[in-house]
Amino acid sequence: MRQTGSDAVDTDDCEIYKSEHVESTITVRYEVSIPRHMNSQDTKGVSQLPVITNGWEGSVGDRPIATENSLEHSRTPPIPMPAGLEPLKHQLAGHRFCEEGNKELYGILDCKDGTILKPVILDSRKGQRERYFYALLADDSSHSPYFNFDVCDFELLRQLKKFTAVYKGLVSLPEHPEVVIYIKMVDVCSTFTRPHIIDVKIGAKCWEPAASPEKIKRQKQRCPHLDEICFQVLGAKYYDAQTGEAVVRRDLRKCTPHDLLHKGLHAIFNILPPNAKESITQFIMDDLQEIARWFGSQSILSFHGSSVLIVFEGDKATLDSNVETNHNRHPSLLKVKMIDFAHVFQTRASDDNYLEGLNSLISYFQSLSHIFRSTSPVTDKAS
Ligand SMILES: O=P(O)(O)O[C@@H]1[C@@H](OP(=O)(O)O)[C@H](OP(=O)(O)O)[C@H](O)[C@H](OP(=O)(O)O)[C@H]1OP(=O)(O)O
Ligand SMILES: Nc1ncnc2c1ncn2[C@@H]1O[C@H](COP(=O)(O)OP(=O)(O)O)[C@@H](O)[C@H]1O
Repeated sequence: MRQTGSDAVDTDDCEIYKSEHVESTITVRYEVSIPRHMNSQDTKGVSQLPVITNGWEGSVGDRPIATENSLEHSRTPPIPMPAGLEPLKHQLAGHRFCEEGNKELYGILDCKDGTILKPVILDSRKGQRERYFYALLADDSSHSPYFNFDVCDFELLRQLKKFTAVYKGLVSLPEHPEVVIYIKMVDVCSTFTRPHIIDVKIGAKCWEPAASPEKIKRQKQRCPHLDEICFQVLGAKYYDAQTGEAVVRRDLRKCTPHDLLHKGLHAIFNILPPNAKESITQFIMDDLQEIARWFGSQSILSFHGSSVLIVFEGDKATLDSNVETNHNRHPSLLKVKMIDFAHVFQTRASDDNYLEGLNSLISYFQSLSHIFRSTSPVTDKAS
């Protein structure tokens, strides 16, 4: 066991792996840990999908505010896309398919059947934790290079599972190099007619205990008000109320607390019809509070750099028929799911960092709900 600052990092089963990460023109050298027994042959339990090459729709790019159409470009894909699969168009954060220096990076694939594939790179630690985390929740392995739980913790893990996207196993694509396998999971957005999507990374400390000083610096630069806000909106995609065009925003990470609430979140939720605004924000708070209750009850896992994906319906007809005046909740209206478990650690302490971030997010929704209540048409008429 190694101590880094106040956090314990279990490296008993790991060896240090040196890697180079090229970011724009700067090459950053850092060390990462990979399990000693893990190598490119580690494809146990991996199923294969048939593959042929087909067109690539392009990555979503890094422009802060853009419409969906303007984000697509005709860059040649660095690796072929298997038949029927394509890069996930609504991927808001994380790595996309591209080349960085002489390295190929892998993004998330859309299987077009309500499931997606998230890459795991077998000869690095990228994705390994997440792979074993999903296996843990699926009850495939409570003992793995990263997690080792006793039966007394199973109930907490079972409760956690319902907050995450349904895991469908591991998949390899014969057309992609052997070192890449994919975690197959349900696409949280697939059941929506017109999904509005927000990816919120939770916690003021969004890097893992062993993160390099360079990585911590990069993270802090990307979100200058993280210490005050304790969460960051990595991306949002919503449909403009006037034009109907999809808008993708990646500028919200940089906002001050005031602008995040009054310009960022308000702009996103203000596109909803008046009767839906309050209901949807209340339902989101209910779900976040349920997750917070779980965090309040557990001291077995800590989550670094993990997100909640908030997806709510933007289709007017679906909203009209499902938002009832008595504020009953219909399952087709919204989903709040935890995603991105690349840096989840087994621990013996409560995850105060995550809980603080989640509570802060809830308080932003409370403020938003208050704004909507005080500016609702009834109040306007009265004033
Ligand atoms: O911090 P970086 O540059 O190393 O890259 C981040 C990735 O870290 P890693 O490659 O594991 O070291 C990081 O990957 P993990 O979640 O750590 O697997 C994310 O992809 C992150 O994107 P975002 O903050 O979710 O939009 C990535 O940030 P972006 O480069 O996409 O902003
Ligand atoms: N289960 C899911 N359903 C729908 N979209 C998802 C799901 N998981 C991830 N995404 C999309 O992919 C993006 C990146 O996912 P994430 O797991 O955070 O990857 P990374 O580890 O590369 O940051 C999210 O912002 C979201 O848009």
